[in-house]
Amino acid sequence: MSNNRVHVYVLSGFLGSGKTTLLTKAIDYFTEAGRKPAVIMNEIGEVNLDGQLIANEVPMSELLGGCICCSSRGDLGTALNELVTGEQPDLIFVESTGIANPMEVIDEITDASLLLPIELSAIITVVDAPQLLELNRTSRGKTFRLMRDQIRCANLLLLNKTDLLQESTLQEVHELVREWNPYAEMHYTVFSQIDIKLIEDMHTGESGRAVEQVDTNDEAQPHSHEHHHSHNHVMAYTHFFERAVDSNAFEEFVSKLPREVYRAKGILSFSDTSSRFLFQYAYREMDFVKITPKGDVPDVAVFIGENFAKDAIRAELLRLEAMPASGQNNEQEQVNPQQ
Ligand SMILES: Nc1nc2c(ncn2[C@@H]2O[C@H](COP(=O)(O)OP(=O)(O)OP(=O)(O)O)[C@@H](O)[C@H]2O)c(=O)[nH]1
Repeated sequence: MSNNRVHVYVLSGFLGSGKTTLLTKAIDYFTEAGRKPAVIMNEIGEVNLDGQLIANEVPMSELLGGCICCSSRGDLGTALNELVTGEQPDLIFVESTGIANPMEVIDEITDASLLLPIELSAIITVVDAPQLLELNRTSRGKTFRLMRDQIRCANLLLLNKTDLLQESTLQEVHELVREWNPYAEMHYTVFSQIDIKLIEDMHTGESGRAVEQVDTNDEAQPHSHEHHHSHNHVMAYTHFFERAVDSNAFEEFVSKLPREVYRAKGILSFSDTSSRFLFQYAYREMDFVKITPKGDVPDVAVFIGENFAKDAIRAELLRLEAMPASGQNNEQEQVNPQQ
């Protein structure tokens, strides 16, 4: 199933860091390779100027006049839905505004992935290296903290505009970024120039795939462009259920999720209820609400967290699926977690 899913890549990074510069290169690469990319552009202003740089034949959706993370929830999901159903792209780039909090964007995309054949494949943050350096040395204010959050979320980092930096200052930027994010693959770039194959290879949320975890702390040095690790910092694991699981066993599983998993959601059928449920889990609280999804929606759950063992989550869910059904229909159709 996952092979048919549209890969979604988030482009994050502060205003003017080089996101659109990267996007145009990525679009050229995928188009030349015979793939069909699509773009969702989010602009704070009412006009999409960056969109002018994208070729006409590339399907594009514009979310203007506000930031994805603070505008009404659901806009990004609607845009994804329209692109996926109307254009059938192979991959979608979501370029968030420079002031977006990536966690909110990640949350919306994973919400949408419950209902659409998409998967969040990578969070790519383009860092304006000279600006970060200056903010670190002067005012460590709001912009500095936002840049830190954008860096923390990434699984691919471009330290861009290094042509404007003294050689001797690279190490200072490197150490700062590594302190916030020891896991992501990191590259020094000028005009966001990287091998786009790196992006193509990043399918962090791939369903059912157990991914090796590597701490790149010791290995990444300035000017080392060649190390290719797996990128398991902020990540999502999507599980498609082949069989309904027992509701009590599932609740118990959720209550024992590792601390590193801080968000989960899903649409589930249980072997002991006839209704389907929307399941939510955040800050160690879980909630189940009866739903009747529109259209043909599979039983699916997404787990989001930092550097957690996807293979352990997968193994446990497969174990629940293999358990014999209790055979007892829960008359009240209630799933009451933590009671
Ligand atoms: N000197 C230098 N300029 C760069 C580099 N990368 C991008 N730029 C320039 O920086 C400006 C902003 O680049 P964009 O790619 O539009 O940045 P962005 O992140 O998309 O900007 P917003 O959409 O405003 O958030 C452009 O004028 C680029 O040509 C770089 O490595 N070095």
